[in-house]
Amino acid sequence: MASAPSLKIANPSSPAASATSRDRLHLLVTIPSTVASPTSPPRRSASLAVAFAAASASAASINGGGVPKINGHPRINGFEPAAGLRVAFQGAPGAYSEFAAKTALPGCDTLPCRAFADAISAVERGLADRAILPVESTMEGAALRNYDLLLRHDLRVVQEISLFVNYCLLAMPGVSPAEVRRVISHPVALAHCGRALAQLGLHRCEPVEDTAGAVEMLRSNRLLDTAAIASPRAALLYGLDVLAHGVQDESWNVTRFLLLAAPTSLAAAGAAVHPKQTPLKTSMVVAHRGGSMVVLLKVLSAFSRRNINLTKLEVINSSSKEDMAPVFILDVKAKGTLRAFPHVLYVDFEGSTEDPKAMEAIDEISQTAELVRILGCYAADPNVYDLH
Ligand SMILES: O=C(O)C(=O)C[C@]1(C(=O)O)C=C[C@@H](O)C=C1
Repeated sequence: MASAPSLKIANPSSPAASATSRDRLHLLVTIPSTVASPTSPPRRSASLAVAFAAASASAASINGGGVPKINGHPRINGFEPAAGLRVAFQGAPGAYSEFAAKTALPGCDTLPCRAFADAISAVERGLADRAILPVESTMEGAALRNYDLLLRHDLRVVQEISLFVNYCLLAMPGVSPAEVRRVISHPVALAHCGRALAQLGLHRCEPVEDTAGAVEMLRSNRLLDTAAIASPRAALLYGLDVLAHGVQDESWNVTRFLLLAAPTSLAAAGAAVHPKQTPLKTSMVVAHRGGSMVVLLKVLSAFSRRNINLTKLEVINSSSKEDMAPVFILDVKAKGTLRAFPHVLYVDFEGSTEDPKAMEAIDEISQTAELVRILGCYAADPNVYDLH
């Protein structure tokens, strides 16, 4: 049974808040952590910008590319082997997104892309079956850049996966910590390790496109004065030395990824997409033009009166000031028109759009909001997977 959620307002001065020009009020659904894996680090709730459904979460191990196991047991949601499925991700081979894809879809083929938009376009053009996007992290909050992308395109969320992100400081073989003058990595990774790097005396940080791309750059240019922040798997893949493990500023650093598919491919897959016995989760976006708090209360009331649990609730408010960008949403029902909204709510709820109660709640919300779009309905996976 799911525990009753509590609402928290996260610190608006978090890195996530400064990463966007919009005002963000994080109303977060926090589910108290009742089960902690002996291997999982303690949660530091004060700095959490996104709460994960940790009540049933436990750190999971992916054992050397074989059948994924959770603390030694086969995983509960039983990922189907996905040989032949092509998953587009942003970054070079060895990026966290690629590991997330291979964990979610064992045996899949991965397609490296320069940008997240390219990964989405690969699915739209039929070059890939899925795109994987990091959408929120315990340290960063919601990755609005990726939510924005999601909303501008007509792809459906078909799966979620949360990965424990352990950042390592990597260097060319034989390079000692004292020889390192600068650090390169994905801007998110650099932001997640800022304090630790400063403590190591490493103040020169330069962003590159992804963590594995940084490692590739070290390797191909034989950079002897530079270190990269990336995963231990990337170190193995590119043959680099690990100078330090776990350099993230918060010990509990989890990124949630969503896998997206084209609606046409889902129609072809039919009922096989949702095995009947699996608990489902639905992601939706609610857009409106004013009365933010009223709409928020209506959304909460529509779900709570029907006893439907929310696992995510994020409120985005763009003011009318010129430098604050509105949220653009593709209205899939109105011939794919792109519409701009100053106020948006991201909502994830437990259940499916086929549940009568959920349908009623959505109908009720639709009467207040200007646009309600269902982003996808998929198997809920509360586990956190660890690459070790
Ligand atoms: O650069 C990578 O390895 C990625 O997969 C991207 C990404 C991100 O964009 O958030 C994913 C997870 C990590 O938190 C850091 C970076």
